[in-house]
Amino acid sequence: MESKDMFGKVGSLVGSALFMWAIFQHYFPQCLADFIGRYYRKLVNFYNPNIEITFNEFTGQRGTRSAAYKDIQTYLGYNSTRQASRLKGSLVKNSRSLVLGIDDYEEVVDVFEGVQVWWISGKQNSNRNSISIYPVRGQSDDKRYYTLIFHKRHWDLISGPYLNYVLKEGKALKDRNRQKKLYTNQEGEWHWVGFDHPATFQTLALEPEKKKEIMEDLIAFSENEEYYRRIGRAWKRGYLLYGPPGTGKSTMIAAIANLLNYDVYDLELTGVENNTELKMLLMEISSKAVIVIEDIDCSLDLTGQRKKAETDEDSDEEEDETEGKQKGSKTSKVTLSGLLNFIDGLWSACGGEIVIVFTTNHVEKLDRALIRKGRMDKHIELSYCSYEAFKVLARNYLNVDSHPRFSKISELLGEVNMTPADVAEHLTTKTIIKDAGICLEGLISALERKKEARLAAIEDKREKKLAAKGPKSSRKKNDRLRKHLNDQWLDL
Ligand SMILES: Nc1ncnc2c1ncn2[C@@H]1O[C@H](COP(=O)(O)OP(=O)(O)OP(=O)(O)O)[C@@H](O)[C@H]1O
Ligand SMILES: [Mg+2]
Repeated sequence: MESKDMFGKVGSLVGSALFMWAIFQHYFPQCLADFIGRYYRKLVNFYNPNIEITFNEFTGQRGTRSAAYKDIQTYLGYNSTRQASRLKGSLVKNSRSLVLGIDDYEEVVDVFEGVQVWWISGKQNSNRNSISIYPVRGQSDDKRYYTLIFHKRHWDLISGPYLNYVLKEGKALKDRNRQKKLYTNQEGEWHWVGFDHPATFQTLALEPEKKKEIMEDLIAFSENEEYYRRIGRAWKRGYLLYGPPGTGKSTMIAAIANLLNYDVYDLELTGVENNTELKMLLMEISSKAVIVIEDIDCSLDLTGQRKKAETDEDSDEEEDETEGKQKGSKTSKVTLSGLLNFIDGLWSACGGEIVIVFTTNHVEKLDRALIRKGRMDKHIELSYCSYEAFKVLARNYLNVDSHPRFSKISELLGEVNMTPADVAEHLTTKTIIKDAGICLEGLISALERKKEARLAAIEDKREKKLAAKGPKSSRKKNDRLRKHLNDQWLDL
């Protein structure tokens, strides 16, 4: 540690001198402070082996808030609050919790690759007309800044890798703490509410290998901007989730947003007036977003229109839109070609980090063009509850990993189809006493009833089939017998 050597001492002294200077500046009238300050600084710089870099809160003539300042503030807030004796807490916009930061005129030390640096938070009052002996806290003219101090010999390390690290960490910490948003479209505009869905991949009932594969795919996607750039592809990923109702498609979307910390844009196609409005909505989507089109087969009639678009090349957009209106929803004129353009345009119009998800109960109804690879990179089937998926639900709802009734449930789940939504319903404790055994018995009874109903339905179907085939098949049998007897008679 360098704090023990000479440089550390000099650095500390200079740091303290600057700190005292910041306090002095704070309490004295500006003109006097400026005058004394000029000579004081000259003196300090003469003996100073250090370099100082100042990051102001506001930059430019219009005083826009500096992104670097915000990232440094977040970084120091998370990493140095234990060192600082005076902290301030604030509710930052779009943040999920209270954010702690170091207070004005605090000094903290940071170490990067064994090199020690100092950060000092300062404040300058820019209102030169007012002369005040006492500090006026919270005054809007206050200009805050952070000063980074380090020894000259570490210039390359600190001005490059260290500062990049601080800014990157600060941004990442901010993202992690960011309040996610759920956007919905209404009359051509996005409206949002805070998105706080508790679903995660841990709580999602799915076979472990499938879950792992999807999570790895998503993480690889989010971490590989450079790869996408190198191969010349837009930084996006398309997912098609299909399966019966209640198998976890919407739940998985929430888990994806929570895993990647993305906002969710729930696009209601029937609420979009035409293809132009769809394009406008697209332009407003930021990066780090999951765009969701739920029940895409129901949203619009997207099955028959492509043929028309392909054969009738001369037809203009207006014609397409009319067709969309006739075949699709009553209010929307969005067409399949409009939607395809939306998806393809998405990759060029948005900054990147976009996941688009379609869900459907009827994958067979969808136009192949809509879900071809390149548009929908991954097709994921979510199906009836398997035993592995049940175990996740049992852990979520009953907090049990094993139970004597599990083997019976495993056997029954192999015989009957029950959605995770139905299984979850039976595991929801209705009484205050959370008795896993009672819930599992309830589930077993439900599965057995389902099994009996299924067997009865199969039997019923078979009988109906036989009854329908009956006279015909006996006629065939009689014909065969007659032919057989005839053959025997001929042989005789
Ligand atoms: N795989 C699952 N893992 C955990 N919970 C699930 C799962 N599937 C369903 N559930 C539970 O059932 C409820 C309904 O599930 P969800 O809305 O995700 O189904 P869906 O597949 O989107 O259905 P739909 O096709 O009707 O939209 C959820 O609130 C959740 O509690
Ligand atoms: Mg759903």
